[in-house]
Amino acid sequence: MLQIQDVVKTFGRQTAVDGVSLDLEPGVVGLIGHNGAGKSTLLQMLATLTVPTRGRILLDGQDIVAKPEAMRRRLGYLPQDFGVYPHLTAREFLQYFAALKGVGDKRRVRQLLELVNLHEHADRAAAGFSGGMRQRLGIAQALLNDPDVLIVDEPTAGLDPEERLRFRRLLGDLGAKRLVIVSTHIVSDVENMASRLAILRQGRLVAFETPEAMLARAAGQVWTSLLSPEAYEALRGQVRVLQAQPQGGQMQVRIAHASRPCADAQPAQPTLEEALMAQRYADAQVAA
Ligand SMILES: Nc1ncnc2c1ncn2[C@@H]1O[C@H](COP(=O)(O)OP(=O)(O)OP(=O)(O)O)[C@@H](O)[C@H]1O
Repeated sequence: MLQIQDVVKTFGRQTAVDGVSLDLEPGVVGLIGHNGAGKSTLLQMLATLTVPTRGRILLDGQDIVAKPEAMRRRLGYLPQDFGVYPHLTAREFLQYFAALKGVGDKRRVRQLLELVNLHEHADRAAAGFSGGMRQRLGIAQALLNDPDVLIVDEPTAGLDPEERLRFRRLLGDLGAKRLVIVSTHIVSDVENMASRLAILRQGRLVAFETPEAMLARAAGQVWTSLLSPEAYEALRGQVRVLQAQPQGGQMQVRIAHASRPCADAQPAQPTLEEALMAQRYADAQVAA
């Protein structure tokens, strides 16, 4: 469906995206990376808001750099800095964007308000909305044209845990029949909904795989142990400590290491977040 072929984006001497290639099919793709990894720049190129310095982006075989309208009419985009108009109600806001986007079907606004669970607040001004409500209004706006490609940039920033959960569920549902690309630096945001994870580091794609494959690769690299404070101090400089919790005068730790880090360490089932950290640690060891 969407092919990204050796895409590079530079700003002066800064390379924001460095030769990324990805072949994306419908479903939810999690684009994961630290701040500055190049996520927003890549998404903006997919959304035809900026052009690659090099490389090609094809949607069903059509070059969207040469023909941005091929993407634009099939795209829904929720940018990182999405803002609502505070004086408009949720309904007015969607009606306004429906008019701008040429969406004539009057029922669409009502359907979307229901889909994102804002129908009971439809006639309230957005100024009083919580962060989660604003984001759901943003998704409704992005869905007005029933897009095949939905791009959402860091959608859960600033949301409370319950709103986060609700928002994730909504995105997961939306991925059932379209390509949804969600960028985040929080792995748990996409853990249970993404069928593929694309990991960006300093503009480069370092992995593109299923969460299961990522977990399988980390098997045997995460360990747990209960250490005395002295043993903990001695060990912490030599291994990657993922978690340390004081417990009755001792330290309960989780550690990433390619082999058993100390005599009584037990292998642990890694979380996805830990799998990523273990991988980063292993890569750094190889590079050193
Ligand atoms: N318009 C620009 N001009 C110059 N440098 C830029 C521009 N846009 C992005 N960059 C740089 O490109 C790199 C990637 O930025 P980008 O915003 O794509 O990362 P990100 O992974 O989305 O991070 P964040 O989550 O903080 O937005 C950063 O070093 C950033 O400073």
